[in-house]
Amino acid sequence: MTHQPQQLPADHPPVNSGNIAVLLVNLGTPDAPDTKSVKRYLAEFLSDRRVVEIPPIAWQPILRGIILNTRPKKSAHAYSQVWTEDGSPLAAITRAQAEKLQPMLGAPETGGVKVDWAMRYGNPSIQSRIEALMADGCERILLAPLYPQYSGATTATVVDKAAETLGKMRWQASLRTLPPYHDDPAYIGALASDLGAQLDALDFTPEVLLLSFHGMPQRTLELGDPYHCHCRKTARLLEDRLARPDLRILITFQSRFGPAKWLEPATDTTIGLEADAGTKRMAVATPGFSADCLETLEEIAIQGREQFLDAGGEHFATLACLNDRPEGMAMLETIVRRELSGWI
Ligand SMILES: C=CC1=C(C)c2cc3[nH]c(cc4nc(cc5[nH]c(cc1n2)c(C)c5CCC(=O)O)C(CCC(=O)O)=C4C)c(C)c3C=C
Ligand SMILES: [Fe+2]
Ligand SMILES: [Fe+2]
Repeated sequence: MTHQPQQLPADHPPVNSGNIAVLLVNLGTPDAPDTKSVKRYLAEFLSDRRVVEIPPIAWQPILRGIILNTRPKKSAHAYSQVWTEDGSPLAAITRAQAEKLQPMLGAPETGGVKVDWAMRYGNPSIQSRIEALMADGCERILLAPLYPQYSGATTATVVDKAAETLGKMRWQASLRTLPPYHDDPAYIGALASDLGAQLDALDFTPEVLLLSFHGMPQRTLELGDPYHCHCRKTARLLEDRLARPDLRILITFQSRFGPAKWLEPATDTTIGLEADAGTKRMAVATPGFSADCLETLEEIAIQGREQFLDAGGEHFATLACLNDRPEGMAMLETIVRRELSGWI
């Protein structure tokens, strides 16, 4: 799919809506970094049939009998290492993105679009925010799953949840959904300039840059999920735009879960192989995550670093996600305005 730049000009007046809302949605996170909260969150997340595609009759006993009795304690420890005074980084950054996007789209009181945020699992839930927006008079909602690369386990399940909420209503709001933006020039451009600036600010020159995307079971690719292809296309376009011929750029997949075969090459395996082959200076970017979270701040920045340095590496840097920094916000404004232009 090609994208024509169609965004409204930067000096466009606040969109005259009154009744339009944008709901930013990301994956979700526990309410607190303790075993009980993580257990509640993982029970909801891992019971989603879009996420674990094993029939419930076979999966639920494994989930309830084994996983929810072991993983929450380990994961709670990992969360406690990245928790901030504003709570989970993923929720805090998604909230900041919504708060910064609001004035960019105009104040709702003066006819601008209302911006809100939700989490697919945990709080604030999609249902609670859709209900609140509608109670506030919003009749049209642009649902924006903040996943650049589409997958059934992320983008589709956000849309399912919103549809489930509307499914209980007699008088529904109208819904649009933000398409995946893995190859959008606004996204690739924002990443290239932001990552380029982060690379230039390092106190060492990396030999290799890993573009580490969240993994998925290999079977989802075979069943037709475009996620793997979207990640590869992002990586190819980003490599072109970064234009750093002296930097070796590799695509990898992180966060393997369970015994099934996942997309390869795995990030941790690649870190080990690179160190064994004598690479001393490595940087890792995570372009598939719109916000820093457990998977970037703990798995890469803590575990990945330790693995690389223990195996003989000398310099390791984790580059930040776009988060709520100016490049990321300008990108979000562009892709959201383009969708809103169908309504205004
Ligand atoms: C960015 C896209 C993501 C895809 C694709 C994805 C697939 C996927 N994830 C799991 C299992 C877990 N993921 C966990 C955390 C997590 N996953 C994503 C994003 C994607 N997941 C994010 C942003 C986060 C971080 C959440 C946070 O609170 O910071 C976890 C929980 C943590 C843990 O216990 O390790 C699990 C479990 C599967 C099975 C899957 C694909 C089918
Ligand atoms: Fe995940
Ligand atoms: Fe992880």
